[in-house]
Amino acid sequence: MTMLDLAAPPYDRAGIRTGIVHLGVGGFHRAHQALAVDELLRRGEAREWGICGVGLLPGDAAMRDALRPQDGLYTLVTKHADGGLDARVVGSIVEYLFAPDDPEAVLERMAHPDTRIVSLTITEGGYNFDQVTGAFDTSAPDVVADARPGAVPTTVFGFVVEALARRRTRGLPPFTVMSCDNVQGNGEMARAVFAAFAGLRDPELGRWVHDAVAFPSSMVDRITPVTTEADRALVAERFGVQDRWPVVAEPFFQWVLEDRFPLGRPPLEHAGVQLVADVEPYELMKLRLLNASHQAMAYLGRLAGHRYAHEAMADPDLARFVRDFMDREATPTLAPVPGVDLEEYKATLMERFGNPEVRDTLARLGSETSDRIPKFLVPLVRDQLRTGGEVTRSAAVVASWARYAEGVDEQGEPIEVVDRLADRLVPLARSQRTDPLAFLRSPMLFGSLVEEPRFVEPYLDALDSLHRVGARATLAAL
Ligand SMILES: NC(=O)c1ccc[n+]([C@@H]2O[C@H](COP(=O)([O-])OP(=O)(O)OC[C@H]3O[C@@H](n4cnc5c(N)ncnc54)[C@H](O)[C@@H]3O)[C@@H](O)[C@H]2O)c1
Ligand SMILES: O=P(O)(O)OC[C@@H](O)[C@@H](O)[C@H](O)[C@H](O)CO
Repeated sequence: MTMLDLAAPPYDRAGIRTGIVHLGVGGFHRAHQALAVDELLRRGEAREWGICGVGLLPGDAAMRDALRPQDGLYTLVTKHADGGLDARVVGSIVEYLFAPDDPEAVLERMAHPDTRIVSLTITEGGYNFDQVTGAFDTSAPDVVADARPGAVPTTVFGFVVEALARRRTRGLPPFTVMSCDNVQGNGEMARAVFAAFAGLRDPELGRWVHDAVAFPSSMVDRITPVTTEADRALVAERFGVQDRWPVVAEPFFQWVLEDRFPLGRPPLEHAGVQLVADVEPYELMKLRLLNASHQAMAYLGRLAGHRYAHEAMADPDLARFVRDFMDREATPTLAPVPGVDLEEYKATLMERFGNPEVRDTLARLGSETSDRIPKFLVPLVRDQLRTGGEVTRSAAVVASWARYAEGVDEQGEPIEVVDRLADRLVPLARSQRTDPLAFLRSPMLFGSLVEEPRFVEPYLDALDSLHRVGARATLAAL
């Protein structure tokens, strides 16, 4: 095996100013936004747009311990379907702060005049909204604690709003809040939840956050699996780099961003980002064709005995099922997307899902489902029900989640149900052998879907089939 040459970033990192504070530095941010800024830095641009990464949760101590000794540098490996590899050392994260160590440092970094954008990848669950009503959940205990006068923040809401309040008191304009999470209308969602939280502190502050802060929406896309020990070993063997936490990703990169940045932004268009006036058609296309298809393969794939996305896509029945889901249930709900041929887009998606090198796990795709199916799939089902369109496959996907949530596979092996609602969902799923609608009745996930006969019938059929004959036979018949 040849050792490939991996150069450090070819720019002087000294003197790069921090213009972006990013909350939630995980795999995706490091494969996507940090790459775009690195690209600009390599072009000699954006030297006032360095990134200060921030971890808010206790679990982010691991990222602190990985990035700090590496001075924020890390290896990004791109894995091509033919086995080819590209790698680069990314240098755009010039600082990393771990909020539980020093909340004040995080607040002051966000309140600093140089900070003009605060960006987020805090997962869908991070927005703390009710899945059915969409309203901010004001009863969450950490939110209640952060809203108390003088509270030292622990939540994203406490940090962002306190930093905005400090800027306001100091006569500084508010930074732009840029959500890069897979949430439909992520900018408007961010506006709603941050303004709602600010309103708990002070109604006038809530109105100001709502009216004065810019929250551009974005569609972000790059499949970024969880880094494994094998990835660390690969980086050491192929590139001779002992990286505590490299990141791997597929070659595909897309970022469509609403151009609303009152304090300016990096020239992201020079790094392949599409700046547009309205992101919504792109978002809907991506969430309903890509993310909902991930849901379509995750549970059925795992129940059929697969562990990886590419294995699931090599299963002809499952590949056909996913493609039919896209064509017959997702596509009819989409408006034309400027500059995009949906047939080509779907064909590319099937290829991306099948990339055997990326090794994205069905376990990743099947985690935190209560934040995903209600947002990626249920709205699509509602659109199809409204227009008389097909919902058979969507119903089978929801039924496969219900079956998966029983926590035991078809061979009697345990399935780890990773979901913030697992304590409630697993018992409900287990009760469905005698009460088949138990899971679908969860109002916090499905609203009134259980009252829609056109959905309930195929749901019950699929669930019954999964119980009686299993996922493989169910897929073959779908
Ligand atoms: N991985 C991908 O393929 C991908 C692609 C496109 C978009 N995204 C978006 O990025 C998000 C993160 O993905 P990732 O792969 O980086 O995951 P990750 O697990 O590697 O990182 C998630 C980060 O979010 C933080 N976080 C989670 N919940 C939080 C909360 N309640 N408050 C504050 N911080 C919180 C974690 O501490 C961590 O730093 C996804 O949920 C999705 O919305 C991911
Ligand atoms: O990251 P999530 O939770 O929004 O959804 C899981 C995957 O569908 C998602 O991470 C995709 O890989 C990603 O959205 C591709 O751009």
